[in-house]
Parts: sequence; C-alpha cells; structure tokens
Amino acid sequence: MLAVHFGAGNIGRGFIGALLSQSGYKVCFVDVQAPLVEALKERQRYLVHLLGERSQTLEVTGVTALDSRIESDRVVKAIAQADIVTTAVGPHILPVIAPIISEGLSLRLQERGAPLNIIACENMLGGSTRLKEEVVSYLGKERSGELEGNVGFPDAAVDRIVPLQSGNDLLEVSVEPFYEWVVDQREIVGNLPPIEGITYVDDLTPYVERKLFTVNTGHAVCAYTGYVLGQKTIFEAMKDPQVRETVSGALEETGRLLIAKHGFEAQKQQDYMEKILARFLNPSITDPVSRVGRAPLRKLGPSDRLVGPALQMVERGMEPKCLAAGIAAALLFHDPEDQEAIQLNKMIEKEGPAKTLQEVGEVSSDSILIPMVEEFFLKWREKSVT
Ligand SMILES: NC(=O)C1=CN([C@@H]2O[C@H](COP(=O)(O)OP(=O)(O)OC[C@H]3O[C@@H](n4cnc5c(N)ncnc54)[C@H](O)[C@@H]3O)[C@@H](O)[C@H]2O)C=CC1
Ligand SMILES: O=P(O)(O)OC[C@H]1O[C@](O)(CO)[C@@H](O)[C@@H]1O
Repeated sequence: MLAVHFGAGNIGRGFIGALLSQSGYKVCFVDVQAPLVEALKERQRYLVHLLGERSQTLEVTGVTALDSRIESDRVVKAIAQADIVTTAVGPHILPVIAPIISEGLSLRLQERGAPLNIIACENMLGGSTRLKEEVVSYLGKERSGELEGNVGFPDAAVDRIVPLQSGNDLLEVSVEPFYEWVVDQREIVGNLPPIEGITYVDDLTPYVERKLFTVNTGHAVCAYTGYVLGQKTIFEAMKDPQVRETVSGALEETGRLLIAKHGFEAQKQQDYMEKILARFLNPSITDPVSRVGRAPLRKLGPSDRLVGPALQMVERGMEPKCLAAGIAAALLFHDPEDQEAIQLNKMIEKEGPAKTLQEVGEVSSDSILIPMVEEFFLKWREKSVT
C-alpha cells in the first residue's frame, strides 16, 4: 500500500506519516526541502519521541521522499499509483500543490486507476474541500466530472502538538503523546485500506469546530497574551496568572458557543477543555509563542480560531470578553521573521486596531466586538513588555 504525503514537516513526520507507516503503508513524502528529502531517501526510517510523563520512542520505517521541484514526473506517477494522498503543508500551500496533484489525477484517470482519497490535514475548516476546488480549477470542466466516485476529498480535523524541533537530527521529531484524527466518512470513495488512529464521523463540523475553537483558540490566546507579557514559551505563558485567566475565560466562552450550537454535553466540554489546558502545561514540551502565534493575519481571519467564535457569539447575544482580549493581544503580536506579523504591524501603525480588525477579520464597523477589542488593545499596550 502506498501513501503519498505532501509536507515532511513536523505534522507530516510526527503524526500523519507515522500513523500511515504504522498502518502498513509505504509512505512517500513530497517536500521542497532538499536536505530533508535526501535524508528520508537515504535512511528510509526516522525516530518519533513521545514527550509525556513516561517518554517513549517509536521508529517509523518504510518511508522515502521526492522533491516536487526537481522530481515532478515521479510525484505525478506516485499519485497515479497511490492508495491514499494526504497533506500537512499549511493552508496557504494548498493552492501551490494543487497543479501537481491535478496532473497525478489526470494520469490516474487516464489509466483507470482505483478510487483514491485525498485528505488535507491542515488547521482549517474544510481543508480537503478547499484543495478540491483548486484541483478542479486546474483539471478543467471535462476532466473534473470524472472525479465523481473516483476521487474523494474528505475533510478532516487533526490534533497533535508538534513544536519546533531543537534536536540535531534532521528527521527525528518530538511530539506530544495525544493525537486525534477525525475524518468525514461521507466523502470517502472506494475501499480505503484501514489507517490506525482515524475516527470516521458522518458530520465533521462539530468535531472540527470543537477542535479549532478549543485547542487552537486556547493556544492562540495563550501565545498572543503571553507574547505581550514577555513570555517566550506556551508553558511559561500558562504559568502567568493573567494569561491563564484569559485562556480559561476564552475557552469557557467558546465552550458556551459550542454547547449552544452543537449540543455538546456541558460536562464533556468541560473535561475536553481541562484536558487541553493540561496539554498546554506539558513540561516536556518547549513550544515558542512565536510558533503558535505564527501567521497572525490567517489566525485573525473571519472564520478562524479568534474572530470566528467571537462573531458567532455576538450573533447569539453572548459576550466574547476574553476572546476580545485575545484578539487585541494578537493585534500587538510581532515577530521580525514572520511576514504576516510584519504586515499586521504596518496596518496597525497606519490604520489603528479598529480598522485593521474590520479589514483582516471582516468585522463590520458597527459590531460590538470592535470597541471591546479596542479597549483591551489599549490595556495590553500599556502592559506590554515588548
Ligand atoms: N505543528 C502542529 O502541532 C500542528 C500543525 N497542524 C497543521 O499542519 C500543517 C503543517 O504544519 P507543521 O507540520 O507544523 O509545519 P512545518 O513547517 O513543520 O511543515 C510543513 C512542510 O511543508 C513543506 N512544504 C512547503 N511547501 C511545499 C510544497 N510546495 N510541496 C510540498 N511540501 C511543501 C515544508 O517544506 C515543510 O516541510 C499546518 O496546516 C498546520 O496548521 C495541525 C495540527 C498540529
Ligand atoms: O498550525 P497553525 O494553524 O499555525 O497554528 C498553530 C496551532 O496548531 C497546532 O500546531 C496544533 O493544533 C497548535 O499547536 C497550535 O494551536
């Protein structure tokens, strides 16, 4: 069984690739970083360290890699022959890999290959659907019709904290022991050979929103408020009472929203939230606030982890106070290495927080969220140690 996985980064090697390999697939990573590709080709194995109370190391075997910039023909052939295609490249890279995926699918359709499922494992709502839209735009109308029943793009929610890697080995990856991979089974085509660790559901929306608006919301609020208060890592930030209070408050708010919207049981949501707070406090993980806060324009987007739940709460007459505090802190985030942070800083300087939020988060000028965020923006700016 062959799995083609785009993105041999942290989630690629430390989560999706590892589970595919453990399920008996030969995993062919596709990446654009030559040293990574070379090392995977040469060694065909790597180690995954599970950082928990009792640390454990797994060996992932049967892997190889292709560089899509110089081996595109081989990538196309691999897609034509694969039993599954997955991605973990980042939402902004999905349009970049769509052309080569569409070439692979063209060849597969021409050769009358078996049905294939393509699963985008990215932190976003509807990642596979988004990838499908891009692929369709390259395939053209005629060929796109042939996807029906032959190629599925099931959406998915993926959850595992994989911080930046600080070890000397290019391939070794340290991850938290917890993981969750939930896939929309209604979109699966053909017989997908079993994959260890996937939970199939009929309606993904509640799962993906619960994950994005709890794990990612809490993480983002922690990263941005921690940044403003001078904390370097998520663990350090969670030890700061102001951060901890804002994070817990934001998760109580999104919890109320999720319960009202999807009918989750209050106690179960409470347990889920507490488990997540404990994951942020894993002392074995050193996760810089700059990684978790990366790409703030994306994270401040209208349906993403901060503005998304805040606007939905406002619509339902609920007050997103701690979310507003998190959004305000995000507007103050800076990282000279992060292009989106640089752009955000320029917008704040030129237009101020209210206009920036209207533009980036598509928040209407008369939304009560605007004055709430403005108030916190001033408070955080006064406290800011950066
Ligand atoms: N790190 C984490 O804890 C989690 C990350 N995610 C999501 O997984 C995705 C990947 O995140 P990470 O693994 O952390 O990032 P990463 O930066 O470690 O990995 C991304 C990989 O994609 C590769 N890439 C970039 N352009 C490419 C292209 N055109 N073709 C093929 N490969 C390309 C990069 O070279 C890199 O190896 C993101 O959408 C992220 O939101 C989801 C859950 C957890
Ligand atoms: O990967 P993104 O969307 O940039 O955001 C980082 C977030 O994703 C994760 O990497 C995994 O869910 C979290 O650590 C963090 O909340």
